[in-house]
Amino acid sequence: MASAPSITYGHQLDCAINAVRLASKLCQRVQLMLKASEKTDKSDDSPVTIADYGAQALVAWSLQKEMPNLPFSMVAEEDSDDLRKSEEGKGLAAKITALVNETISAEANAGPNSLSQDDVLALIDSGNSQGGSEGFHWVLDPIDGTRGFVGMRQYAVCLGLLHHGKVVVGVLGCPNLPQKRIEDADGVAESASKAGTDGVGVIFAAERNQGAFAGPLSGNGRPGEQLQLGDSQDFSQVRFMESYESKHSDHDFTAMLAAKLGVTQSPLRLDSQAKYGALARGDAAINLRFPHKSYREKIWDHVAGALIVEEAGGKISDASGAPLDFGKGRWLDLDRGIVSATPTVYKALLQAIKEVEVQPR
Ligand SMILES: Nc1ncnc2c1ncn2[C@@H]1O[C@H](COP(=O)(O)O)[C@@H](OP(=O)(O)O)[C@H]1O
Ligand SMILES: [Mg+2]
Repeated sequence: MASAPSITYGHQLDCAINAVRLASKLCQRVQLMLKASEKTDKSDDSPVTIADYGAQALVAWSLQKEMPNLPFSMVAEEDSDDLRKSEEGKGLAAKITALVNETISAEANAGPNSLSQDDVLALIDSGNSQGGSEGFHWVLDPIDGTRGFVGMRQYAVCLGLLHHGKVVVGVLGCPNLPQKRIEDADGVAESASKAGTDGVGVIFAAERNQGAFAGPLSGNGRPGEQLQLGDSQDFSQVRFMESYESKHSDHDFTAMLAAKLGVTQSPLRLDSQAKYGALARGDAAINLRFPHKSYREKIWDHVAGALIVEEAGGKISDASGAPLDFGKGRWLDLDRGIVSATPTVYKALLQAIKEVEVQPR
């Protein structure tokens, strides 16, 4: 008896790559303006807000344009409520609309002013799906690492596709990440300052059972370098990654865990899911995320990166080893934190977590 053909998601992968590239262009435009501006007021979050909403609108526009006949469901971080309420919000909405139209006309061969303000607000709100374990749902974080965006560090446009609760496509656009493997924290900081130049800007893309790939963000089509993780067991050579922001992950706890494992190198601290891409291409062997107790993780912060790690041969789970269940809606239920690593290191990591957790924190 012939076996049923396995489903592939190649078309959705191509559409996701195009959408992420387009939204990344918008983010880069805003970051270049931010860099060039005289204003040094770091407390002014409006540039990142504009880029965040604009990127969400563009991803929704691009996906629906390329797949007009498929039902569209998207779980995304932003909604337009704040852009409709106040005069300030409406002013931002006008700026977002202008930016979206400029990006479309510069990058996607469409006429200027092709979208009205109402169109853009509706596109933003098309990300209001609750997701779930049935059918197809796109999952988007338009700018993951908003603090990194403002601080001219790392950020990522993160788009995944769920089918019956499983991630089947994952794409990360990382405009400030060096295309060469990261040697040290200084190197990665320097690359962020050279965004938009040769050698900076990476796209990661994966389709379930078809591998994970990386390539220049500025290119066209699918990225070409297949990622296959090595599996060193020599912990003196192993480096771990974690959030740049200590509010997002407990740096004291991860330091304790690293010491337990015999890791001697200092951690690489990066914003956003760029960490998952960096893990998949071998820049570090471990990515640790232990949020403080009351925090509930959102699926858009992990969906795309999780598939890229797995398709490169890595492991990802919560701190007890349970798989991440992305089919339960907009949030993740977790035991303590999220760990990802190369396979052998991952086993040792879960064991070390068991051992350190019995001691008082
Ligand atoms: N107190 C907290 N603990 C853990 N994660 C948090 C947090 N506050 C915000 N976050 C999440 O951490 C993400 C950034 O992760 P990282 O530290 O790896 O860069 C944020 O994504 P956004 O920047 O999209 O809001 C946000 O969803
Ligand atoms: Mg995020």
